[in-house]
Amino acid sequence: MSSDTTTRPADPSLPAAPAASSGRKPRRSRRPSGPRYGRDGKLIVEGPRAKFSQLLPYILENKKMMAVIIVLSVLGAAASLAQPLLVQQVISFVQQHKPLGILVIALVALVVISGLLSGFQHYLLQRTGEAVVLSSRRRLVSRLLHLPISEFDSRRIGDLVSRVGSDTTLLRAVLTQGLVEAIGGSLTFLGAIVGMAIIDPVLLGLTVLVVAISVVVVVSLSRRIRVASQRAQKKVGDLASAVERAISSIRTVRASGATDREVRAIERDAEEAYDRGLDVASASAVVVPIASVAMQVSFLVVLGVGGYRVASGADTISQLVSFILFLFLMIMPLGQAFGAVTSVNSALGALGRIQEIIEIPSETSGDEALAASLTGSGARAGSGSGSGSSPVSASATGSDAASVSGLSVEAAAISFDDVQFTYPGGADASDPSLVAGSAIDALAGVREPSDLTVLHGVSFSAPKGKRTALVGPSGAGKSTILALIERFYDPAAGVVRLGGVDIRTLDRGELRAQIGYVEQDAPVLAGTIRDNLTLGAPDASDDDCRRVLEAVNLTGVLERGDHGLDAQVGEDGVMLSGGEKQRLAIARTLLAAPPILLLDESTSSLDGINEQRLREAIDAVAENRTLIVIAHRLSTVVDSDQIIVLEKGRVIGTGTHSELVLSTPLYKDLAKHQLLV
Ligand SMILES: Nc1ncnc2c1ncn2[C@@H]1O[C@H](COP(=O)(O)OP(=O)(O)OP(=O)(O)O)[C@@H](O)[C@H]1O
Repeated sequence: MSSDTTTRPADPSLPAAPAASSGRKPRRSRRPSGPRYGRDGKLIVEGPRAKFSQLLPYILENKKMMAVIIVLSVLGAAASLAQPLLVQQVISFVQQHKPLGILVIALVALVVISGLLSGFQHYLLQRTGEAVVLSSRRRLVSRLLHLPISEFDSRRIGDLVSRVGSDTTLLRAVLTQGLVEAIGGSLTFLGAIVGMAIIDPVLLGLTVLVVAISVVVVVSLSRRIRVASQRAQKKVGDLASAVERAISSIRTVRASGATDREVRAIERDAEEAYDRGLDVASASAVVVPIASVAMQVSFLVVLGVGGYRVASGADTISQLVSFILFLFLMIMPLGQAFGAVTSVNSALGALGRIQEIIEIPSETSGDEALAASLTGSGARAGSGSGSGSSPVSASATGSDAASVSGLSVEAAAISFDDVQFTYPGGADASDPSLVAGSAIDALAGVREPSDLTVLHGVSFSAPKGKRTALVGPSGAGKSTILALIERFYDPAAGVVRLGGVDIRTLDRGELRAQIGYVEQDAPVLAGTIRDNLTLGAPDASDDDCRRVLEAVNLTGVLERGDHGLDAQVGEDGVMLSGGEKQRLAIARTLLAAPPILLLDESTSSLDGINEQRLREAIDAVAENRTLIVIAHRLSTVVDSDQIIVLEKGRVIGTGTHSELVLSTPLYKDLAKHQLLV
């Protein structure tokens, strides 16, 4: 574990970047995995470090190609090693006045063959390097998009993007400048040593001594390079995060007159990345010259001592020339090896950052064990965990969903039974078993509620085919309820059921296929209108797309230009109004036609016409569906079959609009503020 001494920012509690670019409001990040500071207030930089063995799976994926490359290296090494021997023969022939014809042709052929082999090998190496980059990107992206949602709450998007873009690229260097050159190089190195030993062991002993000293120095310096390059990569990640933060909120940044400040902040990150890059440069600047100094010193030693030995008759001139050529062949791979140390170390730093993500268990890991344990303990039958109450029994305040408007409990599509929930990181962060959201948590059982608990024993049931509205002040836990239904997180205690079955015993894919979910603020993806509509229904026809657009009164967007369904909506749907975005998202869910629809109504204010259109869109989707809608404007939900009022994570009232106006003062206040009573 390495540590850095970057000075603490003025307010370290401020997140460096938004929690996620999903468009949701920024959250307080209570997770412990943010920047950590030592007692002296310095930032501790902890770089994940990969082991060399972790590289092997990537390399073994290309073993055939690698075998070809290694054969080429061996041939290349042999061709190189043959050169000094031939030169020695040429000199002897010259001294003995013999004809040189064939020898010269052989020498030229050898040089040409070495060149061809090396060119071909270089191409195959680059190709295999690209294959390694591709495979690491595939693994990383696939894991990234399957991470538990809680990971995205605490990680910076820019940093994740930089792992996919730049860290993976560094892996190429392992092959192109590292491993294979090392294999070919060591063969040449060993062959040269054998050649030199045959010619003059004494001279070889001296040369090896000089070279060995430089090798020891390089090995001891290589750790510095690795640490420096990890820090450099981390800084590039920080830079990407800062850019992502500024660009994703560019309008707010502009409107707040903060553009120049953001530019300066990003420049500071860029400068830090530059500084860390210089650290790598200075660490390698020490290593690389050692190779050339070793070469120079060895040459001087060989020339001096070798010259003396020729003069004394111990060696011939041709032997000395041949020895010097072998020395050249021995030193060259050594230089490459020193360069390879730098690139392999950078690659291991990058691989560490890649593996860190790949090794996080996916959202579904542990699902089967959890489902088996829950099914074994009879969870399907509806035994509430923690409360012991019936699955759709009375809520915390005594309201009974069964009694509301005569709705049937059996028909409940979704029910919450005494559900308690704390966001990951909200519990005692030092105790991983207390972090909610994983299968292990649920297996671990019930936890005591804390100040940070977001839902406190929430019970309600949303009857099949009916419209249920969730209302309550900001932060009451409404969106959290939808997140639990989608199983973005699991409750700390209590049970969420779909059709009477604990959703933790269902396959997440199957569960989500039953549910359409319209997020609060960023329901539109960059791309065309068709891309947006067909996200959950890739096979939908153009006619289907037009039909759902009509249902939400959005055909107008098709008439704005000549592109129809291929019209671009812009990043985050910037080319659409708030109301249009929300309706486009509703149209998308309509196309997938799920039996249950969760709608987190936008908090942004809509004008009268848009509000009317939204109501009509909700009416259109509500037909024959179970609808749970979070309403910020009561007017959109007054005619719901039931309304659940939440306050500070508790259900404080359940009923119809007219019932709640009489029974629940908070609801009455909300209705009064919105001029509904
Ligand atoms: N990902 C998260 N990590 C940590 N805390 C969170 C997260 N999401 C929500 N919270 C917290 O949980 C509480 C409930 O949030 P939630 O979004 O469910 O409220 P809400 O009733 O939907 O609010 P609003 O009406 O403003 O959308 C809030 O205190 C919020 O800060």
